[in-house]
Amino acid sequence: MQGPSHTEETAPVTERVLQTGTTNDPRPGPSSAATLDSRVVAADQDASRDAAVLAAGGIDKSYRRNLWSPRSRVRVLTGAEITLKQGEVVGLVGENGSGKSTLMRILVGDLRADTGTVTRSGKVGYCPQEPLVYPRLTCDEHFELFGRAYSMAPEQERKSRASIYDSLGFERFAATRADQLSGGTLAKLNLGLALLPDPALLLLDEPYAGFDWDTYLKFWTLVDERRAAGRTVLIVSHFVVDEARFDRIVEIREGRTWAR
Ligand SMILES: Nc1ncnc2c1ncn2[C@@H]1O[C@H](COP(=O)(O)OP(=O)(O)OP(=O)(O)O)[C@@H](O)[C@H]1O
Repeated sequence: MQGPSHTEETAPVTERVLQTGTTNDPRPGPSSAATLDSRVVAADQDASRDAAVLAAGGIDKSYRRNLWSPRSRVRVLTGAEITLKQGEVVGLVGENGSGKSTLMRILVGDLRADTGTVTRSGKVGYCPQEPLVYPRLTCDEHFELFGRAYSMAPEQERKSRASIYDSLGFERFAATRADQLSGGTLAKLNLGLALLPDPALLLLDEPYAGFDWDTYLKFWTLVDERRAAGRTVLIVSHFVVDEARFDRIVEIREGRTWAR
């Protein structure tokens, strides 16, 4: 299996027409063919003027309403923008269907926007809302595969994997195939794969659906550790109780992003 061409780790990448596949994430899914095949079209080596890990602006996205009337479209995002700085933990909130997953997929490069720009620097880890895994591979095999896609040295991958098993408490499932995992353990694997390369930016789309209380608390300890280490985390959340845990909150409403 071949991952997409790897985004330069330190040089910022600006995508004018957004393309997929900048995370080296080899997981399968509805968009996996695009993820594996596509490339970043335009890189702006001069973009690191501030400490933003990610900057997106003027993002418009509409979907076709149905197959029969291609001109009829639902406008989901109209001029959305977001900037994420080093060491921030930011919540992305909004009503069901407001466009949180759509924006996150655009930010990570998994979905093409109609217009707008996204500039990222450093490695990005992405945890999609629906766990995207290979049913017949074990947890260990997933980590090995993703480690290669992230160009990690085997020793570095094993160390990171051990730490993820330990933090989220699922080492006993290391040799279990993904199609035999419980929903909660699958969610841990999904999150663990995003964490594996210790990315500068972690984009998490409702990562703790299915976590038990203990794992939910471990998750927030892990996020706090990432903040302390200067890593950036963007989390789609529906829980009011989470609000105090974020440094700031961005809300999507009527297709636009609002500070809250
Ligand atoms: N592939 C698609 N084709 C057509 N419409 C889509 C597609 N994906 C999403 N939508 C529509 O776009 C809108 C935004 O969806 P999105 O999943 O981004 O919202 P969300 O805020 O993440 O929702 P939720 O809180 O329920 O997870 C919804 O009306 C949804 O039905």
